[in-house]
Formats: sequence, C-alpha cells, structure tokens
Amino acid sequence: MKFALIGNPSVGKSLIFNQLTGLGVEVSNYPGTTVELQRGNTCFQREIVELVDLPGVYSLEGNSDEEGLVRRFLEQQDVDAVIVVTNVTRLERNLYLLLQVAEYGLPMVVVLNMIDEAAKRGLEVDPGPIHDLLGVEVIQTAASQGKNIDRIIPAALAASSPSVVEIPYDHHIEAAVRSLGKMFGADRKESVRALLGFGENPELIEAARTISDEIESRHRMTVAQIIAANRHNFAHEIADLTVKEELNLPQTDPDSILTRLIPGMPILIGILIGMLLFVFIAGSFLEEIIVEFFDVFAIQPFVALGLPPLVETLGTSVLIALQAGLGIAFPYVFLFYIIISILEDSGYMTRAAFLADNAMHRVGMHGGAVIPFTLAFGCNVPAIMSIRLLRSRRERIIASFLVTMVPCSARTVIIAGIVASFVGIAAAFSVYAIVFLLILITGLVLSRVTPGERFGMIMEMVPLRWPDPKLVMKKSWARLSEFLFIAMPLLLAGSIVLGLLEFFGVMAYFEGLVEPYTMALLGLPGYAATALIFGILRKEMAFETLAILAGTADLGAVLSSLQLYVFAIVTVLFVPCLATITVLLREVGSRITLAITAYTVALGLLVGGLIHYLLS
Ligand SMILES: Nc1nc2c(ncn2[C@@H]2O[C@H](COP(=O)(O)OP(=O)(O)OP(=O)(O)O)[C@@H](O)[C@H]2O)c(=O)[nH]1
Ligand SMILES: [Mg+2]
Repeated sequence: MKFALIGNPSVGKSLIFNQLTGLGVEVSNYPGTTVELQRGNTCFQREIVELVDLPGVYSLEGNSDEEGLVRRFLEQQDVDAVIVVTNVTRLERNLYLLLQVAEYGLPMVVVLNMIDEAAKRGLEVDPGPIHDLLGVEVIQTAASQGKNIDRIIPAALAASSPSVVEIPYDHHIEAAVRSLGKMFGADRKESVRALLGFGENPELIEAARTISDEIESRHRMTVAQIIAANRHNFAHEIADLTVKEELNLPQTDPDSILTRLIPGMPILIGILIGMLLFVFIAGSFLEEIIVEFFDVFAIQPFVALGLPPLVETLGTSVLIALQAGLGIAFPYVFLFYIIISILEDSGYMTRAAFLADNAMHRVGMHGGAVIPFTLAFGCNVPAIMSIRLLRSRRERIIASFLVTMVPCSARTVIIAGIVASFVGIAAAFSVYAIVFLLILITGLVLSRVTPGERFGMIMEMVPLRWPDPKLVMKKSWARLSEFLFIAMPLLLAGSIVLGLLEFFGVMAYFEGLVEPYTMALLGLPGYAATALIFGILRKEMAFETLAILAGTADLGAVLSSLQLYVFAIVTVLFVPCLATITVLLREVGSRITLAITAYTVALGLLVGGLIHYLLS
C-alpha cells in the first residue's frame, strides 16, 4: 500500500509524515520547506505502508518545479490513495487545490489540520459538507499535538473509490465536456484536464484544443481562467459551509506592524543585528571555553607524551582540526540554528522576506533569500544548505555566489583580530564596506547575466505563533549534525594532508617558490601564502597560522599596517573554506562551485593587489 500527502505549503504535511514514519523530515513554518519527494514507511496492523511527502503547492496547473513534480506524480497514478492535508483556518484556498486533486480520480482522504488554531480563533468546523459533497472521509487533526493523526492511515486504507465531486462549470465548459465524452468516451475529469492541455491521449487533447480556441474567441477569458474561476467559486461555497465564525474575537493584527515599511523595517534590522550580536557574544564566550578545554586537556597532554615527530605532527594537526571544528560548530552554528529555527517557526521569516523583497529583486533574488543571507553571517555552511528554499535554479546560483562572500563569524575573527587590533577600527569597518560593495556589484552583474526565468514572489503569510521548543531543538540538532558529518571529516582529512606537507618540508619549499609572486603582487612574505592556504581549512586558521609562522602574536611588529590590511582583505575574499566548498558541491554542483572558487580567488588577489598598488 502506498499513500501520498498532498497540500498547500506549510499546512503540516511534513509534520504528519514525521509522526507517521518516525523520520526526521524538516518541518518549518515557512512555505516551501519540502522541495523534493520524501519517502518513508509506517506499519499498520502488520502491514507495511509506504508514505510519500510531496512539496506544498497551491495549484497543479502552474509551471514551477514543484507543481510539475506533484502533477507528474499524480499522473502516474502509482498510489493507492492520496491524503490531502489542508489548513482549516485557510480552507478556501486549500480546497482549490483539493478540487484539482479530486479530478485525478484517485481514492482520497481529507485531513483538516490545525484544528487547534481554528478553535483559538473561534472558528466552528463542520466536516459534514465536505464529506457529503466529495464522498470522502474527512479527519480533523492538530498535528502539532498529535491529535487524530492515528486515524489517517486506517482511513486511507479504507478509501477505495475516488471522490464523487462534480464541480459545476460554466455552460460552455459543460457542453465541451459532453461532446468530448461523446467523441472519445472520456469521463468528465479526463475531459476537463484535456481542455486544460493535460492528459495522455493526444487526439483527445487536440480535439479539446479546437474547442477551447472556439470558447476563447467568444469569451474574453481563456478556458483555464474560466475553469479556475469556477473552481474558486465552488471552493468558496464549500468553505463557507464548513467553517463558521463562532464568535467575533477582537483581534489586533500584528501584521499591520510587522509588514509595513515603518516600523517593520527598523524591527527587522533590529532583530537581525540583535541576533548577530547575541551569537557573537555568546558564541565567542562558548568558543573560548571549548578551545581552552582542548588546549589544556588534549593538545598539551598529547605534546607532552613526546611521541616520534611524525606522529606528533599528525596527531596535533588532527586535534587542532577537531578543536577548530567543534569550536565553531557548537557555539556559532548551533546557536544560529536555534535562533533561525525560532524565527522560522514563529512565522516571522515570511514577514522578513516580504519586507526584503524589493531590495532583493535588484540583485536577482526575491525576499526568500533573507534566510540564507542572515545565516551566512554566522556560518556559510548552513546558509548554503538553506538556499534550497529558493524557488528557481537561477536564484540558487546567484545566492550561492553572494552567500559565500558574506563575512561569516570566522572571517569576522580575522577582521577583528588583524585589522581592528593592529591597523584600527575605521580600517576594520572599511573591510566590511569593501566586501558589501563587492557583494552588491556581483549581485547586480549576476542578475543580468544568469540565465533562467525570473519569478515574482507569491509567498503565503503563515500565521504567527509561539514556536514549540521541542520542535526547534529537534530541527536545530538535525541541521547541526548535518554540518558535523559534512564538515568535520573534511577538516580532519585536510589537516592530516597539511600536517604531512609541513612535516616533509613541502611547505617551506612552496613558500620559497611563491615568495617572489606574493611580494610583487601583494607585498606579502611567502609564509603569508601558507597562512592563506591554511585559511581554506577554516578561515580564522589563516590568522593563527600567520602568527605561528611569523613567530609572534604581535603581528604589528613584523608586518606593516598595509601588509596586514591586504592580508585580511585577501583572506576574507579568497576561496570559501573547505566545508563551504563541500556543501556547495552538493547544492549547486561542481561547475558552479568551481566558478565560485575561481571568482573569489581572482577577486581576493585583484582587490588585495589593487590596494597594495594604490597605497604603497
Ligand atoms: N498550531 C498548529 N501548528 C501546526 C499544526 N500542524 C503543523 N503545524 C506547524 O505548521 C508549520 C508547517 O508544518 P510543515 O509540516 O513543515 O508543513 P508542510 O506542509 O510540510 O510545508 P511545506 O513543506 O512547505 O509544503 C510548522 O511550524 C508546524 O509546526 C497543527 O495542527 N497546529
Ligand atoms: Mg514539508
């Protein structure tokens, strides 16, 4: 037995899927969380039931990736029943999709989810009309409380015949349906879909097209528009019968505050700055503890063992990599994830996206890109992972370039540790200014040259609600472990390779080789190049390595202010770190990853060179 969960975005499909299968699919109060098929199994009365979680869509007839995916899935008719999940507080729009799904003629169960929220808003829900009109089982659930979830699978198993619904169409459409039925023996649902240009029978579609052209020449509307209007009306009628306002609770509308430019924008900026400050302050505090702990309890005792030099070098490299990895994973990445999850699940992120939409359009994206951009200030790895939320490949490509350029917390360490302490605060801010300017220019250029369709934003304002701490922690943990499993092994492998290179003197040889070039191009000594390469492992290692190689932590004594400034600029721009490269490979593929890497290296060297040339 195989069932599929279908519904609008953010109605709770994935939450129901998780509860039924015990899998950890991402759940979020943000439309478009699920972008591909997820499969899982559940067991009911000793029978294995396969469950498919589909991405949320508003319609089956548009041409976005998700709509195509759900449509193809339904056309294959490869499921025993569909479970249509709806948000009962927004029933009318949900029913519009439901009516379309019903026309595919699969056995169906209707889930009216978020019944808890309906109760809170004083809505009275009567499942009777849907049951009677559609002839399907209707279940009222509150997935976040697990209420009635257990009734879904038995109902799906019992559903054997398709819905009996007949949407009353305009008389021209009805006449067309009748004549297609006579000519081809097509049933009502098949004929309607043929009129919309879908289906398997080419002759039927051809005949339907002739009829549609005729209807369109007489009406001023296309057949698709007429059918959509009829469905909307019908959905409206059913919704009116199903949901009644019980009592008028006085409601203040927080959206009138949050989505208006003033005070919405200052609130958004305040929240973002507050979040960054919190993560930096709490993060650096925690990081120090972790780093200190490693120093005292792992690295120093290990060195004190007095092992053979090769073992010692390799062992220390691995320990330092672990220290670096955990030092960033827990304090920064985990804290960021928790805050972002709270912002997502509270529903605030859709307000932020709405506000940022205008500005984002200029650089070729839409408001949805606020999530990756905010995440990127903490760490580029989760930021790149979250570009999945963006709808088109075009946007994902642009975002992947821009997000990798955002100064993450490790790069902030460089700017603070090298520029602010040895050159000056104003200089440190100028580094940020240069980077933001470059991001802006890159975005403007990319939005011109990147091929692909531009999409407007149709984003549902999900309701504001208190996030569930358990769900927030679960999600943050799942995201963190993804980071740990991708970034950590690489960090360890990379550090072993670098340790070996150093041990066998390859590094020293390399420094001698590149010194003439680094001197000429950037005015930097050869060991700075080694430090830059260590920076690929983890950005702030560039700083640590530079200090080690220079033989002193007082960098101001060995390098000039200009040299330090150039070094910092190059490190900040030059190549994303290894962990970022790995997730880039996974999310956007090797070609784009290569392009980003080449672009950032070129940009780093160019800007660094330019500054060296202009100021020396
Ligand atoms: N109050 C309440 N919240 C719910 C209920 N069901 C789901 N939610 C919340 O609604 C949000 C959306 O849930 P998801 O399961 O991610 O929705 P989805 O339908 O999979 O969304 P997409 O993957 O974007 O299509 C989450 O924040 C859930 O915690 C419910 O019955 N009551
Ligand atoms: Mg989902």
